[in-house]
Amino acid sequence: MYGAPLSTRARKVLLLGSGELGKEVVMEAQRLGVETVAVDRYANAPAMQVAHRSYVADMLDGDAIRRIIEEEKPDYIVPEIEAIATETLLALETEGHRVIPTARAARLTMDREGIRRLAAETLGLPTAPYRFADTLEELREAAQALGYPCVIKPIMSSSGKGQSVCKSEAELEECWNYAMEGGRAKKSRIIVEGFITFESEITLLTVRSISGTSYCAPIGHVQKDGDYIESWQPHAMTEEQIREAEAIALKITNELGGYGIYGVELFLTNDGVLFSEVSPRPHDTGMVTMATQDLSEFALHIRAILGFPIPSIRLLTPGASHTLKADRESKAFRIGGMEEALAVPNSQVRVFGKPETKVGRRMAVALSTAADTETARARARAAAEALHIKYDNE
Ligand SMILES: Nc1ncnc2c1ncn2[C@@H]1O[C@H](COP(=O)(O)OP(=O)(O)OP(=O)(O)O)[C@@H](O)[C@H]1O
Ligand SMILES: NCC(=O)N[C@@H]1O[C@H](COP(=O)([O-])[O-])[C@@H](O)[C@H]1O
Ligand SMILES: [Mg+2]
Repeated sequence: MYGAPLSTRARKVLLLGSGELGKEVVMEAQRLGVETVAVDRYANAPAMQVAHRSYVADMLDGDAIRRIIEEEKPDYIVPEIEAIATETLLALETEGHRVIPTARAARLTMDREGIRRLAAETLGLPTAPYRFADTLEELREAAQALGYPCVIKPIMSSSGKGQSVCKSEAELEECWNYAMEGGRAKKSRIIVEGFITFESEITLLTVRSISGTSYCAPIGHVQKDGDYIESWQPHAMTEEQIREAEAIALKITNELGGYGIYGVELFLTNDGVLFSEVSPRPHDTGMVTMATQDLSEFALHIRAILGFPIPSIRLLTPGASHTLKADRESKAFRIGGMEEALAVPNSQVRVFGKPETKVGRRMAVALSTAADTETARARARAAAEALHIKYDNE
């Protein structure tokens, strides 16, 4: 039971991170009459444009985050990005605040080392072979041990930032420098992983709610430079693969606990299913569920957070998503081609409303449905390719 938003009886959700995923979470909360507050590092972030109120703060500044939370006193603190002052979240949780799904889940998934060691070393889940390194010299040793090619990632980064595939010793220094520039926090540690030749990779959206654990149909995706380009649902898998995937997802999400949606990233290989990483929040590749499911990953997240039941999740149709990315930095741009994109059958577009472009920044996504995923993928690609970014002075 709760009152109207903006009243003393309101139920209030505060998002830490306000990108395209948070924007949809806010809109789903609004649909249930919940008050929303959006926080991020810059003004006019996508979720801020639809929330009741917003704050701009350095997300790694624990004091700044604490000040906002103490002022707002939200019922739920909902991390939307990885790089947050998670020590502060742990402290706030101890003081009685609710962090979604849990402060520990946010803490462990904030850096690749925490979650990888938990998954591989504590839970014994199969993963790519890996090492950690703090210096170029340690990277050299790690690469030697793992062999080439290997994948190098800052321990704190997402959407492929600072990530590269190193093919030989000659490229090591360049990869190291790239990782140093791409990491979100002032930490130089990196993870080096053996390169996995997978048949395909999937996200298994797994929701923990008062109704128990439920899974969405698997989402297949293609990534370029560590960032997602397209996704589709359902991804064809054998029963054995589904069993393995769900078993991994259950193990890791049971360990992390709480209520909310998780995006469990898995590689499907000839030698079975490997765990890659997990987001304790909606997943970018899961945007496809806005077109395919009765309850999108964002609606599921909000339902779970509020403690409401999720008796079933229905896949209504096969579908696909395809991203539109910027190729330069600009504050003066327009997005065109909507007429052509929306002329593609069974297609929709979400424009995130980010105020600035950057090289590789995701600005919009096309969503399409069809009787089969191949047709849906072709439609989503056609719709996304019809979109274009026009920069001033071009
Ligand atoms: N060891 C590996 N072998 C082969 N490919 C890999 C490996 N690790 C990562 N990749 C590829 O790079 C992609 C991004 O990697 P990862 O998910 O670890 O980075 P990320 O920055 O956290 O991305 P996101 O935030 O979008 O989930 C993977 O989805 C996969 O396509
Ligand atoms: N893979 C994680 C992911 O997709 N996260 C989404 O991207 C936003 C940051 O975008 P930006 O870097 O363009 O500001 C985040 O706020 C979240 O919505
Ligand atoms: Mg990933």
